[in-house]
Amino acid sequence: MTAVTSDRFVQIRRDLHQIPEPGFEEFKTQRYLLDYIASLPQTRLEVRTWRTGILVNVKGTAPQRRYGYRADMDGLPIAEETGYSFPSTHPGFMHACGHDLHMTIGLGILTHFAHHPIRDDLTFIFQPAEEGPGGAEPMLHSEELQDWMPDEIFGLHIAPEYPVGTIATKPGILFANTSELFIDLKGKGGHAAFPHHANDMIVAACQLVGQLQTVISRNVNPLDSSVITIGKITGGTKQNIIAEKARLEGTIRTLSSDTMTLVKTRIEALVQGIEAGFQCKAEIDYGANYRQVYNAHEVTAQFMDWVRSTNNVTLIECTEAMTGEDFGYFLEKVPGFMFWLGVNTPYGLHHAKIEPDEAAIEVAISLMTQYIGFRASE
Ligand SMILES: CC(=O)N[C@@H](CCC[C@H](N)C(=O)O)C(=O)O
Repeated sequence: MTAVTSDRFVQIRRDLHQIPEPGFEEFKTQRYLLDYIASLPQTRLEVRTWRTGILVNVKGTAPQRRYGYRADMDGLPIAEETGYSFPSTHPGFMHACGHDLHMTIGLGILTHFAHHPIRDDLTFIFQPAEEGPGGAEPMLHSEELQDWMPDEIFGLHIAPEYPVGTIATKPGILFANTSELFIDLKGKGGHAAFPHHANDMIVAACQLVGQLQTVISRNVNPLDSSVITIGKITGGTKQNIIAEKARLEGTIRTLSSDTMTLVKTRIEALVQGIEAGFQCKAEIDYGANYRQVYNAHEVTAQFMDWVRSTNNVTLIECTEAMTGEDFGYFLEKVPGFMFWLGVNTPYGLHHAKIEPDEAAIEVAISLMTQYIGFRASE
């Protein structure tokens, strides 16, 4: 890629960074991507939209197979604290999980194949709502995708901890099963000075948060990694009013569906205990569930061998992580893989100060155009 081309994709990433939108509300993002795609040579392209997502078919010259590339589109409800000269223009929202880079890389690979026809067909999938409530599963079943369903599919996720020029992956499980977790507690409000006339849901919520941590430490086999994180607590109205209601919002991560069932059973038992102990009502909602990201053994091993042999990037065979990704739904239906792309930044995913190194964009575009080109001419 020339410096001019590279500058162009850095600019695209910056443009996308400025317009982060929540899941299924990626209207400006979709418009931006559609306008860019319309600027490419159209001879071999067909474009469809699905809700706020986009599908692009790149027609091969003599197709034998179809390869898929997927990028996610949504931002997160985080108030940006980077030092960027191109910060989010949507207050309280930020691309803090790298989806601005993911989309840019997808456009970069698409640009290459719009200009350089190859034998096989390609499907580019720009997917909304990865952070929730989950766009992959409904998109996978959408009418729009059926006749462009790939035989193999690829995707990546930025990794703050790895240097630029490094990727990491493994055959088999890469990311965990996830389930969102919402617990609503309803007791009896009252005057702060008369707690004996009320059922205080702030105290109940605090007890429950502590008890939930015992599910992982006391019920799950210590050798079987799992996580419960409560990321948000709301409740009460004023410092001298006992809270009638409280709400916990969190996520569960496990490496097997059996452990997910165990964790949910234990959460339900603890919540029943809180109901009895605090004479309150509780409701649990599991929100969106994502399948584990499971990299197909043969395809992934072949990709890893290919990366090692090209010597352009450093490949690390990593362990699984407790992150979630609804790309797992694609990989459940279509063999393929996801890999981590090193972007070398001290702040982690979902952090308000994350500043991925933009040099990784060119690394990924170059790697995946070469790999798809190689696969489509085998
Ligand atoms: C890569 C990444 O950070 N993905 C998210 C996926 C969220 C799934 C769902 N909304 C949940 O919170 O369980 C992650 O938090 O791992």
